[in-house]
Amino acid sequence: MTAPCKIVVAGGRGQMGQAVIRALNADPAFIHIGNLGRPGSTGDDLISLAAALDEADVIIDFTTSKAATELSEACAASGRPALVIGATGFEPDQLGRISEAARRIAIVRSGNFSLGVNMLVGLVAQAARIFPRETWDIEISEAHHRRKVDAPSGTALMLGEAAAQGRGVSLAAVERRGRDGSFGERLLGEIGFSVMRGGGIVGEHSVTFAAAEEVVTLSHSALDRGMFARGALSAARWIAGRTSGEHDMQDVLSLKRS
Ligand SMILES: NC(=O)C1=CN([C@@H]2O[C@H](COP(=O)(O)OP(=O)(O)OC[C@H]3O[C@@H](n4cnc5c(N)ncnc54)[C@H](OP(=O)(O)O)[C@@H]3O)[C@@H](O)[C@H]2O)C=CC1
Ligand SMILES: O=C(O)C1=N[C@H](C(=O)O)C[C@H](O)C1
Repeated sequence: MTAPCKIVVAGGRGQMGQAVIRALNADPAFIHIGNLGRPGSTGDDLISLAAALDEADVIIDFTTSKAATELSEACAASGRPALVIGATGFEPDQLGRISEAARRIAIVRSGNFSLGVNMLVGLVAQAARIFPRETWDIEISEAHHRRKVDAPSGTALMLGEAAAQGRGVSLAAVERRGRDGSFGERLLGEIGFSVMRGGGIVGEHSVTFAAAEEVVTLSHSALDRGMFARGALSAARWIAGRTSGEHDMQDVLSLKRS
């Protein structure tokens, strides 16, 4: 029998951190050895950063883009452990710092750990490849709970990347985030994002392909954070023991097309 995987949860007191702790306590393949909190926070659940770097097999992060980026650099500086990043809202320079860290440690980062969304990514790329850009517009919408701080969501951006990839363009070149006032006609080929926040919505995403005479919508609804948590644990099991490299859930789930 293999030894249980030792997990530290960064952001363990948050909504997702709590879901991860419930999921790993229910699975004998894992042991929860403590949480990392904000600098200065105290409590019996917390472990020091030095102890986490030394003792964990994998740190699972559901904090913020800033904290996750800094954690990746701390792990890289110590040469261990592997890191699973679920936080979202990264700026391009933060993503560059995480890629740099992944030269020294193994990282899985995904804006969404659900099987459904990661399967949807492939369908969106396929649809974007098939529907001609000249006649089909692509719009992505997302809705989340009132406490979410970043927009568009990490998932919406994953879906946007998939649509752009299907069309053979860079998302940065065609994205349109938010519309307000007299913004003019829709540009040919743009990929639009719209965002709603309210109540306790766990996560709703849809990608609409709209032509003059027909509309196709691909959508996903998250009903419970438990499935994100179990997805993060499967990423932890997959990455444990690997020494370097940057990966996503498509790698973990073997969904990448060659
Ligand atoms: N990839 C995925 O599948 C999913 C990703 N997410 C993402 O996960 C992140 C967290 O979401 P959620 O759990 O709802 O948010 P919460 O606000 O509930 O939790 C965030 C936690 O991070 C802690 N935190 C903040 N700053 C630091 C820091 N510098 N060091 C250590 N801990 C810190 C907070 O501490 P304190 O308690 O002191 O405030 C809090 O416990 C978001 O970016 C969200 O988008 C969410 C769901 C699924
Ligand atoms: O903040 C959340 O709650 C969620 N965040 C992720 C995102 O930004 O896409 C995943 C999920 O939609 C829930």
